Amino acid sequence: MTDGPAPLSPDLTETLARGRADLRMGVPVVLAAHGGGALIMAAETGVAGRLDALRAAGPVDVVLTGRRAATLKARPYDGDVARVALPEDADMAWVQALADPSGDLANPMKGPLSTRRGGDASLHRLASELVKSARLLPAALVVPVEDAAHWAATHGLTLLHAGEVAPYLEALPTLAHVVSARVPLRAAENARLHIFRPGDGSEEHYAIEIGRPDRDQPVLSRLHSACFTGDLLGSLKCDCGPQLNAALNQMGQEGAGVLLYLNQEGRGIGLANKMRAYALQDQGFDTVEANHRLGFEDDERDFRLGAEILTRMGFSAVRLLTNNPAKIEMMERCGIRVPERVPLKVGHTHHNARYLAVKAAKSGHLL
Ligand SMILES: Nc1nc2c(ncn2[C@@H]2O[C@H](COP(=O)(O)OP(=O)(O)OP(=O)(O)O)[C@@H](O)[C@H]2O)c(=O)[nH]1
Ligand SMILES: [Zn+2]
Repeated sequence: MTDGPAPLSPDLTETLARGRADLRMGVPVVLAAHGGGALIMAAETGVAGRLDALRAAGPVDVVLTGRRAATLKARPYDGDVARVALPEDADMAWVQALADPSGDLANPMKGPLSTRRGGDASLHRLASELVKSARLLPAALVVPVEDAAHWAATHGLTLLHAGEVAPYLEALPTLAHVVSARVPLRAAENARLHIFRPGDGSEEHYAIEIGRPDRDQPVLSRLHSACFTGDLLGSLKCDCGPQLNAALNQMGQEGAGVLLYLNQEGRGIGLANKMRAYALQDQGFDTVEANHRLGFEDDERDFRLGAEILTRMGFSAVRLLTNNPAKIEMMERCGIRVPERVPLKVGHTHHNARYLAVKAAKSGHLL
């Protein structure tokens, strides 16, 4: 029996990827919900002309995460998000200043900000999640509309159905194994690189397999999160580069291991936002405070990805190279046993001493 031809039109996964790309380009997206919907536009990338068009459509709110609202002393009546009513005279620069904390100290916001209470904030919450999943600052402009499908059709905008999107954002994307090839490394000549591609259009993740580890034994393993500054540039602000090299060297010496290189730069906020966090750190905030001021949680990574790749490669137990107990907990929760933690203490410099101390104090890392 054949499945018949696939429809030419995009499915939910594909429409969502398109929606994320739209938001990154400053194009609004339409959310449809029972009996209505909303136009949304990312605060970071929105442009003035489109703000005027949104205003013409209805009352505009700026949705912020509870973290960002707390920094701005705006009352988050909706718990994890706050709906700020856009003042009549506010322009896109005002909206961007609400989203981006870089100017908080130099130009304190003229407050008080008026936040909405009562009513349904679920579309606002979804808008915030969507822009975050597009790796933008987690703040969005939201305008309620009555006929979502009509808005999308008339203006050629991407239409997403809120009820379908919300659970989808929570779910782990499918992962396709794309290719594997031999790559002799300085640390280990018998290395192979495996590429995994998420079905949601997000960045690929890599596994570096050293030797031919026995699938029946716990494998020496590291879940390394991408750090462009540390891994490639030799930044002294963190310990990532030396950790990457030390992990590969240890695997080379033991003759077997698997290092996952997960493209979750900046603990999942992306390189641009990590650099925003660094700029805040230069203003005196620590690594956790900087994430919060930007509107993010301390750690936005999804370690289910790592567990999934390990499982796909046939591993069920790891000797995990880490100082982060949360990683061990996540692996165990995702069905990967961690019978042993292997400490990884390298790359400490006077530049990163405070950073490492804050990770120990606030994020539970073991020093
Ligand atoms: N948001 C943010 N991310 C950072 C900062 N410094 C390093 N990172 C990122 O943090 C990730 C590394 O995570 P860490 O918390 O240092 O270490 P870990 O991987 O949780 O734990 P270990 O296994 O012990 O190394 C990489 O993705 C880095 O890009 C920072 O100041 N802010
Ligand atoms: Zn780093």
